[in-house]
Amino acid sequence: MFSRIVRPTVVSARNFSTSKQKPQNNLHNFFPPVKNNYKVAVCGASGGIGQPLSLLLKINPLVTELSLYDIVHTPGVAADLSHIETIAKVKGYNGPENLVTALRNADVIIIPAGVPRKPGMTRDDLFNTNAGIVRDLAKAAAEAAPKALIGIITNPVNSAVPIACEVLKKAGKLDPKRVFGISTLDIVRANTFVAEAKGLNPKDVNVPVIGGHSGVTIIPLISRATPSVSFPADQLKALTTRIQEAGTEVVKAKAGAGSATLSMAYAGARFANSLLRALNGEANVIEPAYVISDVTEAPYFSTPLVLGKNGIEKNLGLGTLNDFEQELLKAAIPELKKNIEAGVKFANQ
Ligand SMILES: NC(=O)c1ccc[n+]([C@@H]2O[C@H](COP(=O)([O-])OP(=O)(O)OC[C@H]3O[C@@H](n4cnc5c(N)ncnc54)[C@H](O)[C@@H]3O)[C@@H](O)[C@H]2O)c1
Ligand SMILES: O=C(O)C[C@H](O)C(=O)O
Repeated sequence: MFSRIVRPTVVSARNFSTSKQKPQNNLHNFFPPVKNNYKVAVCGASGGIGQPLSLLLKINPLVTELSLYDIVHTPGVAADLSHIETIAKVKGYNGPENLVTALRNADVIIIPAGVPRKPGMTRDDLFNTNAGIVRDLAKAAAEAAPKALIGIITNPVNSAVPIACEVLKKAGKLDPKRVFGISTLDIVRANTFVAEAKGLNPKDVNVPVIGGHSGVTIIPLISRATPSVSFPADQLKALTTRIQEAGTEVVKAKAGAGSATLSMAYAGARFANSLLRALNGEANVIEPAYVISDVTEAPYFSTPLVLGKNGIEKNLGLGTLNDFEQELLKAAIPELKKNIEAGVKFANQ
């Protein structure tokens, strides 16, 4: 999966036949050599997203310590992953009494903890259960790893990120450059659907998606896709709606067994890898994410960000939107503001 992000090191059969070294069949050859190493913590590591995400992080060579936290099953998940022949040391931490230790000095914390949707539910219907989970994890992060880059997957993302930021603010530990709502799955989906529609290889397609992460707050900017693509108005509308409702498409198909897990694990691993590459000194790493923002009236908003060693180096802003995209933005703002207010209110009650 990382071949999209980092170029594989190609080892030819001829090299093997002339070399005294044994041919290597493991996955190490897919990654370039790395300079540095990082501790990554996953909160909710035993879940539908948490397990495949942790697997993808275990095979990321930038990760030297993988800390798996959940309220259940982490000893088993950690034992299982620890047998994989990569450098990352895996440790499992079960239950709230071990949370602070799990997060201690983490460079990156990824949070997929919390309940997923069932058919007929909106992401907002998860608020009552997941808001408290995010609040408690953010409190622990403030204590154990105040310099960590924190990526939040838990829904409703539009409210969960404000909750985490308010909790960090109350603890005197908020750095707005270090807290991210992971909206990468919307970009991954937009790339895939546009590629399918135009007969392109998805690895060559990049569609910016801005706004938030639910329904009308998801704003695909197909006019700014690379390579440049165009669609008749009815197709553009249908494609936009499909990207906005893609989560619901998966929830319906899973018929009560949860929401997107594998594609989200991919998206979470892609986002974590971008944070790690930036931490490692790579220049010009750009990922959109839902962050504290002043580019619109909504105080949190997702736009493409240049990432650096301290998190957000530069917010690239909205850029030029066409009339259709301006209308999408207009529809998104009131909903986003409502979601953000709910999060802020919860964290301060
Ligand atoms: N941002 C996105 O694009 C995106 C995509 C897919 C799913 N999600 C969201 O991710 C969340 C997780 O989805 P899932 O399918 O992995 O659910 P899941 O039920 O399979 O896993 C959730 C895990 O969280 C754990 N958990 C519960 N309370 C916890 C706590 N207090 N501390 C730590 N761990 C705790 C559970 O034990 C479980 O292992 C949901 O809220 C879902 O809506 C977001
Ligand atoms: O749709 C969901 O509930 C999960 C996630 O937000 C998604 O977009 O797949």
